[in-house]
Amino acid sequence: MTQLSQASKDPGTTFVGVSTKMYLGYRDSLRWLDELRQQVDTRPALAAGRVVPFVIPSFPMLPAAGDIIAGSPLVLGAQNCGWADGPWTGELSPSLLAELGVGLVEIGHAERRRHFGEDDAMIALKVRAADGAGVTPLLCVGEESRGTETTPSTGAAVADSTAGAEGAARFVCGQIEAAVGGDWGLAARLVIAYEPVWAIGAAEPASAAYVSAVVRILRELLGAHGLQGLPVIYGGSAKPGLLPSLDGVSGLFLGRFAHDAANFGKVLDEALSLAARRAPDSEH
Ligand SMILES: O=C(CO)COP(=O)(O)O
Repeated sequence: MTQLSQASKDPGTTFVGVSTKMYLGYRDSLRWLDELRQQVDTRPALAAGRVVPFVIPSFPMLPAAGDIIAGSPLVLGAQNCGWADGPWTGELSPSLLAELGVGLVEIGHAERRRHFGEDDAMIALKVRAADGAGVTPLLCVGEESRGTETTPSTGAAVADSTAGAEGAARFVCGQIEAAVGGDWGLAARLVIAYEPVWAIGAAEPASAAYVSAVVRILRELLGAHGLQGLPVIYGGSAKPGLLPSLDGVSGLFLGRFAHDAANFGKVLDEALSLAARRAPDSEH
């Protein structure tokens, strides 16, 4: 079992991760990975395992990244995978990723759904293949556009920062159900990245009230399957300052704003102080 799947069994775990998508070249990735490792090494409290940091570089970086982060709490991730070994030119099998020490793999990121035609059927095959290879699926879900509820009398947009949260939560729950083909036992082994599509690549993340409301309703829906404690992290223009304002969310999935490794360190500090507040007795 990977470090990540052990940690993700504990509903109190906070995840702080970052994907570089395709922003960084090889040399810049190496430099940045060194900086990220320093951010982790200077925070020995991470050894307690209540905050799990992970890093998801481009595929060609994986072997070098594995060397750079070896012996640190950082978990290595991959941005995508295929669903089988064999005649699949250009794909990467989860079993190969597992050999490289990959502990989790993004599946169904909004950019893959939008630009590469990934549909629910493909995503379901990938989820099952990754799980079968012992690599935790980091299932990416999120609504395309923010729902605008209107008042019945005037038709005016409701000035409520949580408007549309229920529709988003129901949509996301449907994406999760499709990704596991209705197998909620499989769903129990996932980490969910809730990334509203409209908040990815933006100047600011979705509001804390909105994210907290979506995740709260999602947990209620998942509770019907005994999965209210499933790790659900938020992504979409996430940055320092956001995590402490969220309620019931299991961590952050950072993008551009962690290209400055110091920002990753700041979010780790926020996660560590939240964890310390939750479990003050065991913080030694
Ligand atoms: O998609 C994301 C992480 O996978 C979020 O990226 P940004 O933080 O750059 O919007």
